Amino acid sequence: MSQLDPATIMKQQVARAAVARVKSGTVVGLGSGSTAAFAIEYLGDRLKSGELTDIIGVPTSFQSEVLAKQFGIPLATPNDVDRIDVAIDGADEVDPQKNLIKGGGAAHTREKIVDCLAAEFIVVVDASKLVDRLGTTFLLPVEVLPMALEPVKRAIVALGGEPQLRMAVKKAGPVVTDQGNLVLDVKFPNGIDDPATLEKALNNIPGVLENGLFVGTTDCVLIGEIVDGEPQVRQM
Ligand SMILES: O=C(CO)[C@H](O)[C@H](O)COP(=O)(O)O
Repeated sequence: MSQLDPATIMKQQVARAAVARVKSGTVVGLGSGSTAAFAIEYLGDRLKSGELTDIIGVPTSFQSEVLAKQFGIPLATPNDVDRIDVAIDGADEVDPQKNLIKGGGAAHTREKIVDCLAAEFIVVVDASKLVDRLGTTFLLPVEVLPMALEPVKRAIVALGGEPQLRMAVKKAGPVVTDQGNLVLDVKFPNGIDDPATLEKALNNIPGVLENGLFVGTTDCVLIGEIVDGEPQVRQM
């Protein structure tokens, strides 16, 4: 009997299913977060065993870069490659249209660059991430340049949001992103009505670098769940 908790088992199953779709000779976007971390590990395993050859990984964060190096995946930046064939990444919320909230790991800016460049963007989640309406279980992350923090907060309030500065754990002060910026986690009291309009409106505020709404970018969602005590993966 496995010692792992069901959430970890689901993450592993879904990461394995996504990595099974990767083909030799491709450029792979490497997502961030705990589910994507399993995908990076399994991609490294397939490379090491010789089952896959000629893979280049494009990391979406310092976390995924470190993991990819640890698991022997050759790396490049978006500037080094002429295409990304497939990206595998997690999400914090997924709606029925496959729109996402991402940025629980404060990596959404680089994630959006890499995931949007990919010819195929595969999202890997467990069933707890599925929602009818975005913004109902998770606050929307917005990356902000530090010198614009207060004006950006006021502009977000004018859009109906309630921003709070993300604070670090095991470090005094706020979370600082891989780009040296801050993160506002924004509550929309009734959830998000129109993700496409809000995504653009937030990014139009001077001082906002990127927000965690991913609208119309997902090709496929792989969902890990436990059915009758058995871990399963289904596709949306
Ligand atoms: O967007 C992300 C990081 O910025 C992650 O993909 C998202 O937070 C999901 O993480 P996990 O798989 O650990 O639940």
